[in-house]
Amino acid sequence: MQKEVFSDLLKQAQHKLDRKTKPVGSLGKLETLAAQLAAIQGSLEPNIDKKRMLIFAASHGIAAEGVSAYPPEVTGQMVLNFLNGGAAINVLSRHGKMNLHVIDVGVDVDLSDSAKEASNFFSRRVTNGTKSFLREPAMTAEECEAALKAGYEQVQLAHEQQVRLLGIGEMGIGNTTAAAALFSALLNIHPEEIVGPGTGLNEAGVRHKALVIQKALDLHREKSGADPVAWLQHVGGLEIAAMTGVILEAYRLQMPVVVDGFIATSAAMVALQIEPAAKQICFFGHRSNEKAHRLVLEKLDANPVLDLEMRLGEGTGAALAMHLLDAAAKIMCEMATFDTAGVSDSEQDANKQARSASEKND
Ligand SMILES: O=C(O)c1ccc[n+]([C@@H]2O[C@H](COP(=O)([O-])O)[C@@H](O)[C@H]2O)c1
Ligand SMILES: Cc1cc2nc[nH]c2cc1C
Repeated sequence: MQKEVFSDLLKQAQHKLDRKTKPVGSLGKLETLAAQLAAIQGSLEPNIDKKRMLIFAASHGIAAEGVSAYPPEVTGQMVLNFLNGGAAINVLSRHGKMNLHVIDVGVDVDLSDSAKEASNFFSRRVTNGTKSFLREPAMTAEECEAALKAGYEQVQLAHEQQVRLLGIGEMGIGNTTAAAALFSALLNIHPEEIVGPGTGLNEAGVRHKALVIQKALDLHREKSGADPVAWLQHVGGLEIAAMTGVILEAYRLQMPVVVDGFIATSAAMVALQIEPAAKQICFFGHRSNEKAHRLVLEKLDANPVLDLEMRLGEGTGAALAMHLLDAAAKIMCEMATFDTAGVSDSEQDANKQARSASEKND
């Protein structure tokens, strides 16, 4: 949406909020969230009744370089856990009354036929995981494009099905290394400042991870330059590309998206470097405990909804933030105004008194 149109909608929404029975601004961030939802939907009665969480899963060649505390097989095992309903995101999605789509964009394992038959599973495997970007590009340009398309497709489907709010999360052992490489390359920050323990590396492991990223950036710098899509292809991940696709397509279709933690934020950063105005439709669900998430959120000028010291991924932070978005939408739609409730608006009264006093003096 044009910048001026969006900021005009924000103003109209804030005006409506200012007429509600509360001191101006007293609902704090909840008001900011409500106004953003209203502006995205172009309605002063935002509706996010139907919500969906999208979990993109993929394997990472870089996981073979000793950059994660867990073995690569966990990626496929967790996909099965998602399909059996036992993971944290299953619990939080049920609790938040949203449905959950699990999209395999590149998991390096043969999933059973019964798993693939689950109605919320989407087999969109581009390739069996990325290559190790310490040695070669993570993806070909075609693979990267196909993964972006898997993201577009989910947004189109959600749009057709009248889903009003999307969350994006991921599963992929090794993907904090891919995300950190992207942040380092595209925000121009030294890998040592960006790397963290991920699933739980010790100090030596974190130092090794930074070194791996430094070497990889040196290898891919010449080909990638300052091009976000080229970096995505060279050091990113299939699920990161798919989440980038979600944000770009959701911007085109004006659908709000709640971004999860460190890895989902790297996808948001790539999308925003491609299309800065896509920030209009992004909510940053939480600040993850992965060390540099604070720094990158600041660099993106993104104000996260929550900080619960979580660092799980899978969309868990986004799912929890959706409760507050629900609350924000309800404030916008259901709360009485000073006029309808017959409550005196002290600021207005004070202004009126000031005006009549100055008129008397004239
Ligand atoms: O979302 C986060 O902030 C986050 C922070 C650390 C780890 N994770 C999850 O852990 C996995 C990646 O960690 P790692 O150590 O294997 O790179 C991946 O499946 C993510 O969902 C997620
Ligand atoms: C068990 C486990 C669950 C996860 N969920 C998201 N990333 C994960 C990483 C591990 C290791």
